[in-house]
Amino acid sequence: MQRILVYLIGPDVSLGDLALALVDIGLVAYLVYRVLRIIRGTRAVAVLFGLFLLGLGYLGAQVAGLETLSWVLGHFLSYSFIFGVIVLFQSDIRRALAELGRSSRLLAALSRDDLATQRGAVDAVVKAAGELARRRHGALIVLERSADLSDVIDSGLRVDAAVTSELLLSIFLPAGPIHDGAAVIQGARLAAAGCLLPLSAAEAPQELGTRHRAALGLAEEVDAAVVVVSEERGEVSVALEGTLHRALDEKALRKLLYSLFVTAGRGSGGAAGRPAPAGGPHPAGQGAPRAAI
Ligand SMILES: Nc1ncnc2c1ncn2[C@@H]1O[C@H](COP(=O)(O)OP(=O)(O)OP(=O)(O)O)[C@@H](O)[C@H]1O
Repeated sequence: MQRILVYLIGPDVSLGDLALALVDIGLVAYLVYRVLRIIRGTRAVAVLFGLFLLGLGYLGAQVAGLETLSWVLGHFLSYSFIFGVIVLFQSDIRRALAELGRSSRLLAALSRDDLATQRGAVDAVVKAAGELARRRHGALIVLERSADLSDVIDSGLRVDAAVTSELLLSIFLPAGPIHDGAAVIQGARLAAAGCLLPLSAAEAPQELGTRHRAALGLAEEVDAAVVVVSEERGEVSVALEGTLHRALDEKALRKLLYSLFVTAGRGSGGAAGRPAPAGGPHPAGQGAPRAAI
């Protein structure tokens, strides 16, 4: 056996070196296997394959002594690696940047100038919710707060238009192609419609179906306000911080949404749209909701 090994690896290499080399190769193979398993079926495979081809081209150019081509490919390879990482982690990067933007005082100050537009968006939501309730057209309208809703937006159809009550009414026309699912508002823009929300697993009154469970589900998971219009009862509710505030009239809805999105942006800043603490006056004030679950 030893003779065969000596024949294969030469007389200068000891068995210890061979064992070390085998462990080394085994570890690298295991690492590659784990990485391939993690990225299997994702966009990363295509990105890695592209990088692999570039690497092959670079090696080929080096071996053939094509200096200019290998210089170009070498530089291209290092930049492609950076762009590859950006493509792979784009949603995480987007989330991190959004978080940074929100926490920046300068941006917060600038965004205060947008209060008038924000108030216009809230007024449009209130008007549309009242009209939808009168018509008994079911609706789900998500208003983004501190949590980034990119994932929810990605599940629907991008709209990116100014929020108007007319636009909301047409989205939730029962015969319309995107009346199912939720419309998502970011600032004063309607970002998307027909979006999927996570369903709440919490116990809820029997008369509440999946529309209300979806509103609660999102409000349980992230910081967002979800306006729900019931098709069956013509009732308007708001899901916020895991609680469903039911049967809001137009005045109560406006007061609640203003406390979250309009007055919260003025001066104090720190309020950041926090609703009144439990036990204190409800943000909906005297027109307070009849029930909350
Ligand atoms: N996960 C979800 N994400 C977004 N929208 C959803 C989701 N699940 C259901 N919906 C919406 O809710 C509608 C079904 O509402 P359903 O009648 O079951 O609920 P409900 O709470 O009883 O509401 P309503 O009082 O309006 O009848 C669907 O057609 C769809 O538009």
